[in-house]
Amino acid sequence: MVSRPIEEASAGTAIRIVIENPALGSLVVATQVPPSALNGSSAFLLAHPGPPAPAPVPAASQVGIYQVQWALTHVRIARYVHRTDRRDRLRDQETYVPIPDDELDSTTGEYELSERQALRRVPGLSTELTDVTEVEYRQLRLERVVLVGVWTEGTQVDAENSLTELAALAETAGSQVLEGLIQRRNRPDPATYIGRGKVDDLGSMVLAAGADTVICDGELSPSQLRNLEQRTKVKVVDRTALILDIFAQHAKSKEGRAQVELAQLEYLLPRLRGWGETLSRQTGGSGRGGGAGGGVGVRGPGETKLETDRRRIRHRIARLRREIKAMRTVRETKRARRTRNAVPAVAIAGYTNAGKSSLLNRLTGAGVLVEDALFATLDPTTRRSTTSDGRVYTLSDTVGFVRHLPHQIVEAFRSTLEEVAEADLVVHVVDGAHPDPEEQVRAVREVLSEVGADRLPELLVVNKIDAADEETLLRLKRLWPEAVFVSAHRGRGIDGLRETIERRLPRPAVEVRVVLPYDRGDLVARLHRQGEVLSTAHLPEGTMLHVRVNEALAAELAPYGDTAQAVHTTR
Ligand SMILES: Nc1nc2c(ncn2[C@@H]2O[C@H](COP(=O)(O)OP(=O)(O)OP(=O)(O)O)[C@@H](O)[C@H]2O)c(=O)[nH]1
Ligand SMILES: [Mg+2]
Repeated sequence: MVSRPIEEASAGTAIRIVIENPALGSLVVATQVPPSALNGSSAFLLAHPGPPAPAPVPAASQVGIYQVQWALTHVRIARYVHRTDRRDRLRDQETYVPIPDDELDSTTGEYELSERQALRRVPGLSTELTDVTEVEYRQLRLERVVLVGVWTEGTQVDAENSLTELAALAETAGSQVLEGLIQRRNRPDPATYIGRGKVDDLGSMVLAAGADTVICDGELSPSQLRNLEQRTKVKVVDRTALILDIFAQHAKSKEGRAQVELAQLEYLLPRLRGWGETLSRQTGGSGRGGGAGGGVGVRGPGETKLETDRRRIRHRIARLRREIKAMRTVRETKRARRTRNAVPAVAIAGYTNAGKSSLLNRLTGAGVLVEDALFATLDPTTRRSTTSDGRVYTLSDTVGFVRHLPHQIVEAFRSTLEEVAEADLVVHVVDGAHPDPEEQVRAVREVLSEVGADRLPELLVVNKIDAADEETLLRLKRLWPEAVFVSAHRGRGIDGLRETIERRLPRPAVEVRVVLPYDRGDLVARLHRQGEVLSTAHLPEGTMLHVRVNEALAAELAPYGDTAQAVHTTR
């Protein structure tokens, strides 16, 4: 087979089309030139080897005749390849299916039939997906990436911080960042995110850097992603997909994994694009215009398959929701027990990488994973701690927040995040060494309010004071006079923090004076654990205690004292 411009082809010339989509791999279609493709069309025919299909691609048999027609007349992805070396490489490929010209019946009357017969299944390129998730997650194997941001508001420093964070996210996901590009615009271009004219610059940058992926600093529409992929010829992902990918890599517990999968599927569903979708929709368009495509052709097997995939994903989403709900019940039971025992709960929340886990380790010796990576912690860890006077309370580490946390994540992790909302005190950790701690605080409070945790008492803790510069610290002290300044690394300020937490813990509601006989040592111990002991004295008949306790405990103590005198106070 020879590659030549389509103008030189006559109807029935055997051709092989390789349609490439960087996201999906390449698709090889063997066919013959339909007459419609020759009517003044300036499209070029391509024969482009492409990479050895990285992901399963649709089988040629799934591509209907009209779709091939469309490919011939509209192929912009096509490039005429005339370099012999390329052709040779093509020939060496296993997937190469040469179709000798004489094998085809070129009688025009038989055209459609023979064309249909000429659609061959290409060995080794089957796409019968065994599990839709395999392909569709497209486990982002990001390696060499170029970052792109559109700067719409704020200062240049803000824009740069944002891209720096994107770089940190990309590195956490395991990729190597080669270049970053920011474009100043009033708003992202609806078709290509960055300005249309800039796409070519981006393309050259990608080529020059040898990148295989472009990551955009925002959430892009499916068509923006597709347009960029087609023009840059590399995989294009957005910030949301990147964060989802990190979550997927880091989730350990069953619940965490289920939540991440749910978030990924929610993200994926509207973006599901198969060849079926792209091609059949496009055919539909040309069908209306020229009457070429009929209903049957438009609804090719590709589209049906896409529908099947969608249905399967919807089912899976429903199942995950049920599972997550069940797991949540278990956690709720535990929490209910804590509430019954009136154990105050402290939630450590904050921006990702602020040092929440380090702080939990410092405060309780918990031994939680600390990593200089974003979203190191996804599964909440709860540890017991005691106040200096022996009262028990819990401290929980939580998933970190980030600016524009994808809403799919917030939704999926709602049950985990809501646990924060159930806390009695939120210890909000801020990274004092970050270029913009105020912005971090703002972003965290935004997520907290989304899960209804913004009304809780909050204790701001500025961490990493060992690494922060004096000027920033002074500014933050002025801004947040109530905040506690610490270094989880060096242990500086930790005792002060512990005291402040104790002071801010809810105080049991009822104040009572009781005299407990000496054989009720157990009750005395419990009062120390669960109540707040204000004073004790040893009388001949027993231990006299002046304590604050919760209602339940106060009821138990009724026989030992005059609870009629109990003073109810609010927290
Ligand atoms: N210089 C300095 N670095 C710190 C301090 N506390 C934590 N770090 C570092 O900050 C990074 C993040 O710490 P983590 O405790 O994992 O932070 P995290 O908030 O739990 O992060 P995620 O779980 O990823 O959201 C690690 O590299 C820590 O070593 C500190 O007081 N000073
Ligand atoms: Mg952590």
